[in-house]
Amino acid sequence: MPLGRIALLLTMVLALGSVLWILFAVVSTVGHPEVGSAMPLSTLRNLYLRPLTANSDLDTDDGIITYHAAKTYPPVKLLRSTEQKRILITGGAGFVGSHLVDRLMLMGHSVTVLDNMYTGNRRNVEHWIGHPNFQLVNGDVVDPFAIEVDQIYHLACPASPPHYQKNPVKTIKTSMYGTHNMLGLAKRTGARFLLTSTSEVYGDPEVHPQKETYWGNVNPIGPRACYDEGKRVAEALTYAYEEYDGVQVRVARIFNTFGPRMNAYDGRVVSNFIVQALRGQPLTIYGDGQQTRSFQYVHDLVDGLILLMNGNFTEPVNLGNPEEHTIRDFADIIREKISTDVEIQSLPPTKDDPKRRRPDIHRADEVLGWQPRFSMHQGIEETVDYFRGQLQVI
Ligand SMILES: O=c1ccn([C@@H]2O[C@H](COP(=O)(O)OP(=O)(O)O[C@H]3OC[C@@H](O)[C@H](O)[C@H]3O)[C@@H](O)[C@H]2O)c(=O)[nH]1
Repeated sequence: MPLGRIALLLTMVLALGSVLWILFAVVSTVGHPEVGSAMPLSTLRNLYLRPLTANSDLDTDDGIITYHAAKTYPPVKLLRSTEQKRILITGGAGFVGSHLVDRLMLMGHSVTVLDNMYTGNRRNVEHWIGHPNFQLVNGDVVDPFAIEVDQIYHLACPASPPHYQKNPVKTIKTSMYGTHNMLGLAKRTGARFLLTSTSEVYGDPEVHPQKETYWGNVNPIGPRACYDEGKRVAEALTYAYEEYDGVQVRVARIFNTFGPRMNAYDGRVVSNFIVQALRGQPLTIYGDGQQTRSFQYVHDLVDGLILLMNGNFTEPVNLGNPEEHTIRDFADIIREKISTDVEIQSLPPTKDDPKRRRPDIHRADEVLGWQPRFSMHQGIEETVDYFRGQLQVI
């Protein structure tokens, strides 16, 4: 056989091997040793899959729960004072924020969460409350906030479409004034600032998959504008502070993310379908279900955020899993995972719903050495475990 053919055959076998690896490999560690974020997945699972009764007596018949004050905290790394960073996480009591809190706490840093609990929940960080390295502040990013910090992860903003559309003016103010306040804080303290932007800055994209160089297709007066345009302003503010005030900035554009601690009622498709299927209710599909999304598991996102914060790259970076599915297929995947044959309920489409979305992640790979490790399937299994354990209280 000619050499060219052999080389082609070998390339095909290798490509097939890597596709199969992505589909079937089971991930058991997360993080990256070079930034100190590597740890066993089981360490994190212990934090969110703990039975409700870990620090409490739960009387299910009477619906009464008793919490005990004395608690043992998860062990954290002991860092020298010169290594320990003072880190502010806005929105740290939310879904993504609380996983970032877990990781940075376990890494040994000193973490302050600023959250107004609009969509966040104290329960998400309950296991750290009282720990000497942890502080929870119930406050709103639109108000001035003074603290001495080395790094700011700015996540605060409702992220699910029904939540951010509920009070669009509040959403815009959160992105504009909140980001402005946090950049001001970064300027005064010399802290490095990371903005969590979104794939929604690409709107209903005409370019597929979406690269960071694409400017997007956003309806500036549609129902999603409060979030999309709010985040676009937040990005513009961030780069203005970099250019004119020398603030060190990082921008992550986050694509659809799921995992334990999603709010069961925030209306996003992953939590909706899982909770509906677990309860034996029909899965609600908006429109014909042919719209696509690419879902990343939350631990991969946290890995990417920490790498981005601690790296040198300042332009926006997409963080997402390129595994793309139609929403109709996704409904079948959930039914299969939960072994249920609940029906599909077709509901009217939502206005300006993006028809296709998939991240181009070459930049993240090149500048951070980051790629998602979790298959969507492994992530879904863990998220189903989580919601199963929560059914009693949600
Ligand atoms: O019950 C449902 C919920 C949602 N959907 C559909 O599923 C798709 C995904 O919807 P989601 O609400 O989960 O998420 P969206 O992609 O619309 O928005 C998300 O995008 C990226 C993030 O940055 C944002 O925070 C998040 O809002 C949409 O097409 C939506 O119409 C259903 O078909 N049924």
